[in-house]
Formats: sequence, C-alpha cells, structure tokens
Amino acid sequence: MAPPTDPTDPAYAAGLDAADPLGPHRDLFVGAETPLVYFDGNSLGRPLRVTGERLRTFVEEEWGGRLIRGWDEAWMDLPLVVGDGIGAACLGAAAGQVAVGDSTTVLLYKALRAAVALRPGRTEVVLNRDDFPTDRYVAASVARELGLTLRWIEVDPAAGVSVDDAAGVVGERTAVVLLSHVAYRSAWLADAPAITAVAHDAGAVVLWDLSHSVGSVPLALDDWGVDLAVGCTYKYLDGGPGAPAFVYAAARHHEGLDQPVTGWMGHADPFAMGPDWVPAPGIRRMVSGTPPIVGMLALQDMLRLLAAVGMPAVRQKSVALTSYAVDLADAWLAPLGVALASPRDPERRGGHVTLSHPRMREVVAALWQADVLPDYRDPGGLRLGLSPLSTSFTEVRTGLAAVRDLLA
Ligand SMILES: Cc1ncc(COP(=O)(O)O)c(C=O)c1O
Ligand SMILES: Nc1c(O)cccc1C(=O)C[C@H](N)C(=O)O
Repeated sequence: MAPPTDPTDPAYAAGLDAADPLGPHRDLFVGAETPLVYFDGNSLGRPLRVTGERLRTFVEEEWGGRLIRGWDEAWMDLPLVVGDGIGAACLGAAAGQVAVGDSTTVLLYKALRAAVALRPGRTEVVLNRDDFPTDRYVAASVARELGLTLRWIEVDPAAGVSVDDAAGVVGERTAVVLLSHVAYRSAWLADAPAITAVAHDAGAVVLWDLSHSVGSVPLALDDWGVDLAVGCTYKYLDGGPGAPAFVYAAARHHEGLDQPVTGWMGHADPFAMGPDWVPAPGIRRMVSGTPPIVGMLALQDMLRLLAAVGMPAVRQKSVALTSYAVDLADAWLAPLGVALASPRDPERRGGHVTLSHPRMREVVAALWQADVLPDYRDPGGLRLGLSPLSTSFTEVRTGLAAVRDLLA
C-alpha cells in the first residue's frame, strides 16, 4: 500500500514517527506514556526518567554522605564543569568559556555590564523592541546606571531582526548589540554569525540571548566570533524549574572582563577571605555566590543525551516537527482564520511555531483544560514549543486537531 500523503491523516503522523531515528528517545522522558500533549518544552522541558534516580543518589550519597567535603571534592568546580558540558554539547565553545549559575536575568545583567566595559567611551546599546521583557528591562537599568542610550530595532512581530535591520542601527557609538538568537514570540532565527560580523565591523561587541536556541538549534559561538552570550537551562536543556542559567565569554575577553557582582566565589582565592576582590582567572570571575549544585543535576543528564545524539540530528528533528505543525496549520487552521506568526522558511525558524487568531487566549485556556499544553503570548499567539527529543509527530497532530475543534 502506498504511504499516506495527506498530512492530516493519522497514518501520516504515525509514519513520520515510525521513520524518526530519534523517536525512541521520547520514552526516556517522564510522562511520555500519558496522553497529555506537551507544547511547552520551550518554557519548561520535561524531566528525563534517569533524573529521579540521580536526585535520590545525590541526596543519599553526595549530600548526605560527603556533606561539607562535597565542596572540595566536586561542587566548587561544577559551574565550570557543567559549563564546559553545555559548551561542548550545544554551544560550539571550547572549554573554559562557560559558567553556570544565577538566573538568566542576573547573568544578563552581569554580562551586559561586562560587555559595555569592553568598549569604554561608547554610549549605546542596540536591542530589539520585541525581545523578551527581561532583556529590555535589564538593558534599561544598565543604561540608567551608566548613562547609556538604548537604540531600538523595530521589527515585524511575526519576524525578527535581519542583518540589514542590525546594519541600519549599529554605528560608531554602539558599545553592545544585545539580541535573542531565537525570538521568544515568533521563533525568528537571527543570522548570528552575520550580525556578529556587523557589530564587529562597527567596533562593537555582541551579547546573544540563547535561551530559545540552546539545545534546539546548533550553535558555533567560537567560530562565529561571538563575544558574550547567556541562556536558560530549563527549556530545551530540561534542567527543571528554576535551573541556573549559563554565561559564555570568549577567552580573548577574559583578562579584562569586568562584571559588577564581585562575590567571593568569583575571587581568585575565596577561602583566603582577603580584604579586596581579586578576580579569579578565566570565566570563573563571572561566578558570584555559592553555586546552585542541586539545580545543576537534571541538566547533566540532558547534556549527556544531547552530546550522544548530536545537535545536527536534534535540529533535523526540530525542523521536521515545526514543518509538520505548519503543514497542519495550513490544512486545518488557515481556513478558520489562523495566521502563521513564525517564519515559513525553516532556515529562519527556531524550535517553536506561533499561530495567531483573535480568539487564541480563550482557545489556549480551553486546551489546558483538555490536557493540551501550549502557551499563549500576546497578541493572539498560540505558541507550540516542540522539544525535539520528547515530542512525537502524533502528539503534534493530536494537539492541532484539538485547536481545530475548538476554533471550528
Ligand atoms: C529570551 C529569554 N531570556 C530570558 C528568559 C528568562 O530569564 P529568567 O530565567 O531569569 O527568568 C526567558 C524566559 O523566561 C527568555 O525567553
Ligand atoms: N521562566 C518561566 C517561568 O518561571 C514561568 C513561566 C514561564 C517561564 C518562561 O520560561 C517563559 C519563556 N521564557 C517565554 O519565552 O515565554
């Protein structure tokens, strides 16, 4: 029998699942066996089953058994060890350039201050009016503190910052270009290497927010010449609610890296308890206080899985999932007045898809009642976050059929 060609046919989704080399990984995640449809992996990823055992062993053996000795034996180095793991598995970053700790918001503040300090005398920070609120709010307070001007790039909310948009505002006064690699609303995938080059040509540095790309889109920060970057670990890295963020700073900047939260854990010799702050060598100076060890446990399981699968395969699955969601939206939802608020070109699209309709707020509320969990983002956007290793094509079809039924 010929394989089904209609994307709305359940057999079509089943065929995609059967042919998917990453399909079996879904069973590694807690909850994969339930009928719940999860479209929020770009906000809070599912836990891996092995993480339960890791947490139990940690309490009984490491925390309970080693007690304070744990700091010397392993925990002091964990922000950099896990940072190297993120760098190798996901960022294209050589060792010694990534540290884990704090929230994304706090690391963004520290990284932005450090970035501005790399360009003394320059007075502007360039950013996107439509970027995630925390980025805009932090930039506004850094601007207030340092007397800088924010230079906004205005974009179509269904798209994002193009290379030309960036080139149009970056200039000789620009200290830092702060942008999201994948836009939280539209999923627009910025051309990071080209925009980084635009910033560098103008003598500025770049600070990328990788929250929606890390673990979903392959990154090559070293090759792209990126200066600084931050990102979340509770989305596609499945680190769990409130898992700490990471910061990347290129080794060439370490010597003069001047971040403002100069805590004892970023000191060259924390237990000397000396009178003044002396920065630790390398990326360690970005650490401020006691590292959140428990918060880094789940993340390590996902990093191991991502390293084994490889980011190119993850991206391939991600593109297949988002493309399938777009096909179903075209077939079922466009006739009901739903518009695609994400790029149609998969080359310019990250790991989620946003579909807009004036009634989406109530539709999303009803979906949650039915155990279909996307999220809602103004204006009128239903956001499908399709975590590549834990989402199936059948799940995408089931969820979008529910959207169709609610709108019809
Ligand atoms: C682009 C982006 N930056 C930052 C954050 C979050 O920062 P925090 O972890 O500090 O809440 C998010 C999501 O919450 C985000 O989507
Ligand atoms: N960090 C979140 C939280 O603490 C509660 C609810 C949602 C979130 C999110 O991650 C939101 C997400 N960054 C977004 O892109 O909308």
